[in-house]
Amino acid sequence: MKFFEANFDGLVGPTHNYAGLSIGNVASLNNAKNTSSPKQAAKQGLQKMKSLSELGLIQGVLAPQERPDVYTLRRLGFTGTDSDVISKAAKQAPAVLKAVCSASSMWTANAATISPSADTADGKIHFTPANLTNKFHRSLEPLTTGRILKAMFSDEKYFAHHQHLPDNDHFGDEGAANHTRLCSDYGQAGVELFVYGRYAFDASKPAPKRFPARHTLEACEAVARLHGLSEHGAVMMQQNPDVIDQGVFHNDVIAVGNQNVLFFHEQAFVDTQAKLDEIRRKFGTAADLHFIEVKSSEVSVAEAVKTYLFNTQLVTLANGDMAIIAPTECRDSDTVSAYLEQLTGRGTPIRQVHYFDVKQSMQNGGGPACLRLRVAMSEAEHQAVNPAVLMNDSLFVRLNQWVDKHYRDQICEDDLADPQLLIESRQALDELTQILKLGSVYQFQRN
Ligand SMILES: NCCC[C@H](NC(=O)CCC(=O)O)C(=O)O
Repeated sequence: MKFFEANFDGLVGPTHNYAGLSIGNVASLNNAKNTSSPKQAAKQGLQKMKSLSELGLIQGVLAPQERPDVYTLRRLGFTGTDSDVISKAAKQAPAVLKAVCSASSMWTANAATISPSADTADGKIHFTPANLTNKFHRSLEPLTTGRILKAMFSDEKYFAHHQHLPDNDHFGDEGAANHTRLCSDYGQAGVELFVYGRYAFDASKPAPKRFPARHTLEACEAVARLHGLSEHGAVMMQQNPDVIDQGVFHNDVIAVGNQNVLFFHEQAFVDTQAKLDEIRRKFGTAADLHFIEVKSSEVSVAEAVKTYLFNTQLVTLANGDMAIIAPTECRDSDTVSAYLEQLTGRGTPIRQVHYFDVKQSMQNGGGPACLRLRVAMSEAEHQAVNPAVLMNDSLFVRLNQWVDKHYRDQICEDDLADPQLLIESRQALDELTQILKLGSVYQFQRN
């Protein structure tokens, strides 16, 4: 049977804005208060999806969330009509209003962790939405994420859905941004790398000092248990606390893997050599394993954070070659573009580089890899996916028209207090659930 990897990209929501919400994420803080363009952001994302499907990859769309989140504002004591709730929050707690307006669900690498059927004990694809506890604005995502994933992957014969982990920093879980799967072929059992930033129950272990470690070892272990992975099918790796302190808030800012290739910076992990040995041992000899380690002398951590060299997608094309899907920021850096140029000629499976403009997302710290959620699947599993979420020419045209109809050209901080933004957002999402045939996944559709 044929197996492949599908990518599900987050469709940027109508409230996309720069609010400086993510301490530890350099771009988010640097662009706080800048004016955003939701329309341009959504179109940049759609263009990337369309281009990847034209490269022969299976590409899907993951719907955004309802923002502003008035239900959370009500939980926090704001009362009256929806419009009253937003106006009161704007006056009394503007920072909270900004947080409940974030379109952060666009970064679907943080939506969930997914283990393909070849790795799990029951032979199903397992999904666990990430609780994203470390950032208030992101902690509002997992319930709706779970509903959307169930509406896309509904067939219980193939798909198993778990509840997100307990909502507490001890089990801080940032999903697939800290998870990579290596395998010789997508249909073969692989080795899943779970990367954590700290130990929740052992303060004597290394941890960053300046910026938060969002993801814990205990969360990684829980997800591996829930998904029924075997001992030899998983490797737990600690992220180097020093690089977290330099702005590497997720592992996908400093490492990316696909099939038999792990592309990473020499400073990415703690105990690198021992961990690479463990991966090699668990991977076995079914295929050559390529560890492509980038030295600090080749590309510094600061340059990697600035250009998102590692927040690239590493995808396998129909002819077996791998391509790097990079943001244009990599092309604009002499060091990084020269590195990538020589990399494609080095005899590793990586043979091509494709650059994409996803600047609207990059300015909030989200590159091409942040925007996608990977699901390795068989042809039969693919047939069981809700077909309305799969990208093709007509969905591309339809979604661009939908964006043109509903999205604003610009949003600045003051616009978030406008109650009309909620009305526009709900109209857009109501229509989107019909286009993507998701049913009533949003709270406003369920009241
Ligand atoms: N994987 C990339 C995630 C980027 C995301 N940025 C944000 O939420 C920024 C939002 C803002 O500042 O408006 C984060 O840090 O979790």
